[in-house]
Amino acid sequence: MVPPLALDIDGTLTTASGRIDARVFELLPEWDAPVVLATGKAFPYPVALAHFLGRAETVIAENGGVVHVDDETAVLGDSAAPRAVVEAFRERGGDLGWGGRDTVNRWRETEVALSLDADEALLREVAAAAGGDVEVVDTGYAFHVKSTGVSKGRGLERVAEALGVEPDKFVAIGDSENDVSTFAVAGESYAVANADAAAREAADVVVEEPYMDGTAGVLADLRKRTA
Ligand SMILES: O=C(O)COP(=O)(O)O
Ligand SMILES: [Mg+2]
Repeated sequence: MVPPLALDIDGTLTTASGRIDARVFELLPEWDAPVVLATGKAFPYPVALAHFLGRAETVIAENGGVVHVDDETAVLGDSAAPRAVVEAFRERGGDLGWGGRDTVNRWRETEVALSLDADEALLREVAAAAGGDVEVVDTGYAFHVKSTGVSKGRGLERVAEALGVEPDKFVAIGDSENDVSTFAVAGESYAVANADAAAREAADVVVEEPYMDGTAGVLADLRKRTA
């Protein structure tokens, strides 16, 4: 039997230019164990991906702020504190950096995401002033202002319990600091070659290939191992 998977999306299932790699649609529909999509993106994104993969909508969105498994959605964490930080950031002249088309936050329930073009120093200053309940996470795709109480890893514990699977049975693959908590919960963890320093440090293995090349290689090895 292949192991259950906890997969990051951006940087892990994508190409260098940010598209979903076509191999995702070959490899994941047939994976004969649970596949959890664990992302910093808002809830509709992984739901749509799971839907179009023909898989159960087992997803961790907003870095653990929203967890959906077995037809139940849990909205976790405190959205008020992240929103207050972003409000203060705006009052000091900060801009989220998405221009007029803020679909990034349109459906976001527990945190706020800012473009990498946003003023990071100001954002971190305002977040630090708000105290310890809020943190800024840099995924390499966006800055996320989130509650410290939620993480992809806690989300994975919740999903594992709902599925009746031990968390350490999962194999996790990811590329950035928002995957570190997943790596700590999963029994085996891989960072793709494009991963940031935090993910590389936390992973059991850093693979040589980047993006979906790296992920496809891990999946092939897992299949071979269990063949
Ligand atoms: O939304 C982001 O910033 C990154 O998303 P990811 O967690 O799927 O890599
Ligand atoms: Mg990622």
